[in-house]
Amino acid sequence: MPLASDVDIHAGQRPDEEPSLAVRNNGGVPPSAEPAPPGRREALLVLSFGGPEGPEDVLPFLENVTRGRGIPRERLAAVAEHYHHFGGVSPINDQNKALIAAIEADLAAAGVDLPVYWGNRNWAPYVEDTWRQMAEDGIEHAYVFATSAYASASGCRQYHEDVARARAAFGPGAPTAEKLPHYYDAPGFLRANAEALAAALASLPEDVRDTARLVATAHSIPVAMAEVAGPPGHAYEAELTVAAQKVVDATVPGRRFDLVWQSRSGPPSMPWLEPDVNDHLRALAAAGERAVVLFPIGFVSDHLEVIWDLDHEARQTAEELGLAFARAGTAGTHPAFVAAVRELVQERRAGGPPRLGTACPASCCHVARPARPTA
Ligand SMILES: CC1=C(CCC(=O)O)c2cc3nc(cc4[nH]c(cc5[nH]c(cc1n2)c(C)c5CCC(=O)O)c(CCC(=O)O)c4C)C(CCC(=O)O)=C3C
Ligand SMILES: [Fe+2]
Repeated sequence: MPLASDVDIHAGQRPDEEPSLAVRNNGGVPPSAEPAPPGRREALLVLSFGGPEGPEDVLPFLENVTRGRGIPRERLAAVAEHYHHFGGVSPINDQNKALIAAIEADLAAAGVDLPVYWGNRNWAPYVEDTWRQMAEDGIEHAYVFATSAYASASGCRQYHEDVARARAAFGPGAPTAEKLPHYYDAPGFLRANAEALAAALASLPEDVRDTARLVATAHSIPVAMAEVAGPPGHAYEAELTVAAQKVVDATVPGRRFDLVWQSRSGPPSMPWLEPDVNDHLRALAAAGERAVVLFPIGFVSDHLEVIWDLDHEARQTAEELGLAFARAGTAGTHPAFVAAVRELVQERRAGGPPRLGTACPASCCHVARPARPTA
């Protein structure tokens, strides 16, 4: 089966050329502003990153993720160790299964007849296989819920490319699809995060609860990737700022927060978004702060980058600095978040102008890739 990065829908393009809008949007089918045609057989596809299921999966998984991306070998070896620390098993697959079970229960309770499928970019079940399964089951159209709420090449554009690749792999007659819009501002997503932040604050010793510094985190990305995120550029940072602000407003109105970055990769020579969360903790301690609450607003589940980079590394940094530390949970399977997924589908089914993430201009989230080595 073709691996994620074996097929490049932009192959043969000059770097200054934009892919066509049709290819950018949902694998060649521009999203419609009309209501869903009655009688069309539809499904919901949960499209995610994927993760290894055992020690022998770790290296092939990392190769799928990083092929052609210029990630230094030392970084790959370090990340492999993070996975091996958990027996080579990423928590992300079980988290996606739990999310799907919760979505199925919510749809059933709401009387919405919509089968739910699961596919990944970097590990089984690969999205290409899911497409074949959907076609065999007679599905004509899929709403694609990506497990990323934000703009960026990694969190939005690559999911469009996954859809395009899967449709192309199946060939003529493949189910059509539309990716659901960015959902960083969906009330159910915000409420799940606000409740998690409140619980984390409540877990701190009483004497530091009111003064603890609130620190929102998200995956760092290359500065060049951030510059072209969303049609105006810098939409990743902008959407994260909106989401973090709304979560704080709903929990402890008026309290200040900082947005910082975690899980930096890439060669040291390439600029990525800063400051790193660990450096930020050092700066806070140096300024006399006594407690921090981290809330990973950039992620939708407590996957490896959350439990390693925050619960292990950042917690250790805080301990060394004498900072009281709490980490808020992610949206996970919070009922409000699960209901938000259904509402995103219902909004698209009703028709109306597609929002960002469903329809993206060609210039959106473009990322220059290093040239493929030629044999
Ligand atoms: C913005 C963003 C999100 C959030 C949006 C979204 O969810 O999509 C995200 C999520 C995730 N990232 C994940 C894992 C990895 N990301 C890597 C590498 C990279 N991430 C990047 C960005 C992001 N990543 C980037 C710019 C790179 C450099 C390579 C490239 O330009 O593409 C690498 C390679 C090693 C390394 O370099 O760290 C791994 C293993 C997992 C699974 C965790 C698990 O297994 O539980 C998840 C959910
Ligand atoms: Fe990543």
